[in-house]
Amino acid sequence: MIEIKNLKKRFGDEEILKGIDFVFETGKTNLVIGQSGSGKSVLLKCMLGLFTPEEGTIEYDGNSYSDFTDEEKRALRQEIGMLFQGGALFDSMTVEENVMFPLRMFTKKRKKDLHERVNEVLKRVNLEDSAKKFPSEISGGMQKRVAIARAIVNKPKYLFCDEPNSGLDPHTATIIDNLIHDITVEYDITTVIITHDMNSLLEIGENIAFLKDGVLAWKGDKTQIFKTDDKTVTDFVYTSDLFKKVREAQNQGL
Ligand SMILES: Nc1ncnc2c1ncn2[C@@H]1O[C@H](COP(=O)(O)OP(=O)(O)OP(=O)(O)O)[C@@H](O)[C@H]1O
Repeated sequence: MIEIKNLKKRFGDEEILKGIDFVFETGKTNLVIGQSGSGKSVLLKCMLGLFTPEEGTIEYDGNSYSDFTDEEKRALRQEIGMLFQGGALFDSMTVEENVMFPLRMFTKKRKKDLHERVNEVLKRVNLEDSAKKFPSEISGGMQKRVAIARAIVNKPKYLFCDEPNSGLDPHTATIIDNLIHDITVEYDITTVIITHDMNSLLEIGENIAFLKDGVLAWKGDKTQIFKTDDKTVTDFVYTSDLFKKVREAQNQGL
């Protein structure tokens, strides 16, 4: 669980995060949504320790980040798996080498154990047959699955995903969403997903934080988001055709 209390972050005179309280739950896909510029990335960077908030706390399973020693911060960093926008794979490395990279960096495992762990995660994302291929030789969806395998290879307690579906067709995006969800449940990870994708909200919106102008404007889950009459939320989500159709169907009792 990651708990954020009264988090404030400013740049110069501009207050970007204006006192956010939220609990990212373990074993769930926690989504952060909101318009461009609402502060989603700044929030994620505060959680990663890349930005220092002026006020408030970020607690990782009850321990406040600001109280951590440098060594504890490094240890925490190893417990966080990152899934970057676009995948961020190394083009010159094979699938297997990409997935092995964080293991080599953070652990002192023997070669045999490294290969065993890499094979295990590649199997989990159904890519065991593509281990020797290069990223350019596989599809966008497969590249995302490699990035997921790399993000979980060190058995993280926390998984941060920045726009995991960007650049994918809706069908592949759904597969990726469900894979992230299933892995979150199986390994009991606290997963935080920044997304613009309304489809993801419908699929895996188990715990949603909606940011507006640096404020937590609404929180709830995918069922509640359809029922709310909160205008800030409806103005945002009903710009999506998909949401309009689902609400129309609900109104017609379908
Ligand atoms: N390093 C920085 N220095 C100054 N201002 C920043 C910095 N990083 C972000 N900002 C500002 O903070 C605000 C929120 O930005 P942020 O990137 O968090 O938005 P976002 O919700 O992630 O948007 P998007 O969906 O477009 O990625 C913006 O006004 C941005 O200009």
